[in-house]
Amino acid sequence: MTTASPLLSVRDLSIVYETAEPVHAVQDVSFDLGRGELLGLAGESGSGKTTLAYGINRLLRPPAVIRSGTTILHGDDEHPDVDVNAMTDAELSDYRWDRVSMVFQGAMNALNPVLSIGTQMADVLSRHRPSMSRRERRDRCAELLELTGVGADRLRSYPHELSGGMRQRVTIAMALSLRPQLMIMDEPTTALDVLVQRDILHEIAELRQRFGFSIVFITHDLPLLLEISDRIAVMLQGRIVELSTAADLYRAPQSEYTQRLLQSFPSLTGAERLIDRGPRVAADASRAAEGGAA
Ligand SMILES: Nc1ncnc2c1ncn2[C@@H]1O[C@H](COP(=O)(O)OP(=O)(O)OP(=O)(O)O)[C@@H](O)[C@H]1O
Repeated sequence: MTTASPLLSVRDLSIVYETAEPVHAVQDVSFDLGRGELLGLAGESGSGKTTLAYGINRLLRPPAVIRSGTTILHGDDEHPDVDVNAMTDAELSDYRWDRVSMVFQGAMNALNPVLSIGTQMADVLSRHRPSMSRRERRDRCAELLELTGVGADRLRSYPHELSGGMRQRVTIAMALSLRPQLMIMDEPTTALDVLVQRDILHEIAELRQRFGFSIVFITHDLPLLLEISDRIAVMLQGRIVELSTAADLYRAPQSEYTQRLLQSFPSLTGAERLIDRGPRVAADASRAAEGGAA
C-alpha cells in the first residue's frame, strides 16, 4: 500500500479537553492514509483513538479543542482538497457522509425505532442528493441492503425486527450510501458475537475492494487488526508511538509499548503462532477453527 498520493494527511494534530485539569488526548499526531488503505488504530483505553477519529470527522464538541495541527482530505477528479479544521458549517455538511462517514460501536442502537430501515436510509439520500427521485432513492437503498448482506426485502422492516448484526450492517449500508472516500469505523463489531463479527468484516473487506474507499478502523482487538489492516498505528497517551505494516508490527515491533501490547494477547504469542504464517493464514485458520464462517 503506497501513501505516495495519500487520501488524508494529518500533521502535528493536538486536541485538548479543556476541563479543570486539561486532558491532552491527542498530541502532535502526524500520519498519511493511503487511497484504499485500511489503517488500524490500536492502543489501550483512553489513549486517544476516538478523539483522533472525531477530530478527523470534525465531530468534536466542547470541552474538546483542536490546539494545533492540520488535517487535509485530498481530492480527486470529482472533489477538491479539504482543510478539515477550516471548514464552514455548510462545507461540513457536505463533508460528512459524502466524503467521510463514520460507523460507531453503538450505531445499531441509534437507529430510530419508529421508522423503517428504508425510510431512515432514504433520509440520508434526500438530504444529500435532493435531485434524486423517490424511486431512485428506493432503488439505491435496496442495492445497499443487498451489498451489505441485509437483503432488499428488509427495506420495510423496523430496527427491532432485525438482529444486532443486521442492524449494524444497516448502519454500514448508510455509511456507504454516498460513496465516501473514507470510512471511520470505531469498534464497529465489538458488541457482536465472533461469527457475526467475522461475517461483517469479510463484507467490509469486499466492499473496500469493490469501491476503493479507505478505512480507519479502531479497536482494542490487536489480533483482529493484524489480520485486516494494511498498516497499524499504535497510540499511547495521545501519541502515535509506532506506525508500520501489520506484518512488521507483529514481527519486529519497534516500541517497548507495542511489544507489551502484543504480549498481552496470548493468541498471538502462544504455541501455534499462526500469525507467523502471515495475516491471511491466521485469518483462514481461525475461521476454520470456528467452523468455516465468513
Ligand atoms: N468529554 C471529555 N472530557 C474530558 N476528557 C475526555 C472527554 N472525552 C474523552 N476524554 C479523555 O480523553 C482521553 C482520550 O479518550 P478517548 O476516548 O479518545 O480514548 P480511546 O483510546 O478512544 O479510549 P477507548 O478505547 O476507551 O474508547 C482520555 O483520557 C479520556 O478520559
